[in-house]
Amino acid sequence: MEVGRVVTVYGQSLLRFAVHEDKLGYLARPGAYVKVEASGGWSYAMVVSFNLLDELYRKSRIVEELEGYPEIRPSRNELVAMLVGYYDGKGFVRGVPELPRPGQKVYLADGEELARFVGSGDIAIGRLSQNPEVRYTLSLDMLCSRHFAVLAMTGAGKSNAVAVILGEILEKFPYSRVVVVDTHNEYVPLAEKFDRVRVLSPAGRIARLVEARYGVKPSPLEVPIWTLGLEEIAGLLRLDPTRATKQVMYLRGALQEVRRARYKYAGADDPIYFRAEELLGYLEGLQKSSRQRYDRSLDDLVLKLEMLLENSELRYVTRPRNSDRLYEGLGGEEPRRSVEAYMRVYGALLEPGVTLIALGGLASDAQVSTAATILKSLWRIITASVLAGKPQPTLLVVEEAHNYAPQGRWSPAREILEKIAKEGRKFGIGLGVVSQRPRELSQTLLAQCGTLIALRTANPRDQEYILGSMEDVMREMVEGLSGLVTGEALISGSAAPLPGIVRIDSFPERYGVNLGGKDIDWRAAWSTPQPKADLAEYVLGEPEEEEEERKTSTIDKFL
Ligand SMILES: Nc1ncnc2c1ncn2[C@@H]1O[C@H](COP(=O)(O)OP(=O)(O)OP(=O)(O)O)[C@@H](O)[C@H]1O
Repeated sequence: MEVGRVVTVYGQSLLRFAVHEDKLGYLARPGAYVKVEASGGWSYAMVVSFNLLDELYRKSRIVEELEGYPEIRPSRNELVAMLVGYYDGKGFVRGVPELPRPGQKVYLADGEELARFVGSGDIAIGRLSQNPEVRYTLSLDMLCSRHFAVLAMTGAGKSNAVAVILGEILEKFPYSRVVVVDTHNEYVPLAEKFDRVRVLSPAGRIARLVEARYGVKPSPLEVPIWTLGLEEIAGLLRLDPTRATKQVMYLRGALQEVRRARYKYAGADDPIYFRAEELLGYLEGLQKSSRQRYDRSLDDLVLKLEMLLENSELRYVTRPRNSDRLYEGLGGEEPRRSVEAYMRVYGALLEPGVTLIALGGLASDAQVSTAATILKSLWRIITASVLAGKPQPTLLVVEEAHNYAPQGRWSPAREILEKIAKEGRKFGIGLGVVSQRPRELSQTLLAQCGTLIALRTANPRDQEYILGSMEDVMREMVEGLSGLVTGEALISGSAAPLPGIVRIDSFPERYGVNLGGKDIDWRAAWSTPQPKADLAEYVLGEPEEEEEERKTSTIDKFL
């Protein structure tokens, strides 16, 4: 169907075209596709913005410009479309071999041809907003190997979009391997629907919260202190190792010592076994030695470490019973013994399926250090397996990624996330980052994400950051992000067959399971009496003996 005429071609791939008044309805929102004849085929463009001129213009001299197109009424409706690709009769290719010329006729692309272009990928994520009969799909290879970012303001549908991607992966790829850092336990309900979803949480209060809310019993997560590097332990102690403070130096020395007690060539970061008390013991010894007496930095460090050891919530780090038993059971010489235990503890996370590291309810320092340790360990294991000729392609998804890889601020997880983003492709490590604050997220990380799934984003600074750090995204597209409805996304980049405005499927409708993290229904909650809950067991940790009894399933299940 003919809808208008090209008026201007500008920028690298934008065309402005005037639209017949009666055809405007077909193109009324961004995301519609139009086409222009090109030699031997068609060039396709996606509508990205509008300029509908009113009566005042009708009366002005601009009308004269229109005289060349008698079929168009003087109330001029101009649309801007971005050229996205070319169809030569055989296949669709990105890019435009030949620019359209002003005066050329513009046609509406129909659903059938669009379905051919956007429907043959692996991951069916939703439908074109403008052509709801057309399924929109993404390429799994490109999604994982070039990484992706899901960005939007809160409540716009990020978790839903990620859950739909995970659901598709689980349904279609029986040996898929995905590890999700689930900051708010939002994805736990996936375990109700799919057998191959495992939920891991620190035992005790955090695991009980997951179980109480979702009825899913998590397996105990352990991140033994000896597998943490200097930065992760510093993160737990709230020290910033980028500043060479005395405390960081003491900590580094202590880590080296306790590791070298078992393996004399160990560095401060090597995964060589020690117990948390040994670290404290070494520092207390230093405190007592005559030279370091009355050193406030050291006293303060010892106090921080004592508090860390007393924190019952962090027993999964400081007293990891199952992994300690594993280590003890192994026997043999160091460093092999430690490395073997290390590979088993973290290798267990690489079982096929989706592994959710549910960290909701933990303090954010603990979340970040835990995620950093897990990501570094997975990096070590996966890169080693590639070098040994046995790749284990794995997708890592990080929710609230700005907490882990913030822009302009140190975090123990930032360096590893940037490393994965930059080098993961070679080793078969894909990264998906999810954030509601693009402007607070490491720009290095964002710049490495080849595919953008951007839902409603109203903040102009967030839009600027998205624009500045993503290839393949134009200002006109990003400015339109504030007008998207919940669940609607601009999808662009390497995994996208064409840039598109897509209505993402609703996960609850598709799978019959609600996700976590839903808004509280204030009206309902304040309109009826609420049942009283016994919250005592979710407020405090518990004495160690009780925890011992409570333990049913163990990490052994994963080893
Ligand atoms: N594609 C969709 N279709 C229908 N409803 C949706 C869609 N996506 C999200 N919603 C609804 O919008 C609400 C918010 O979605 P979601 O939790 O995914 O947003 P979010 O961006 O992850 O929010 P937050 O930043 O708070 O985690 C939910 O109630 C969800 O059911």
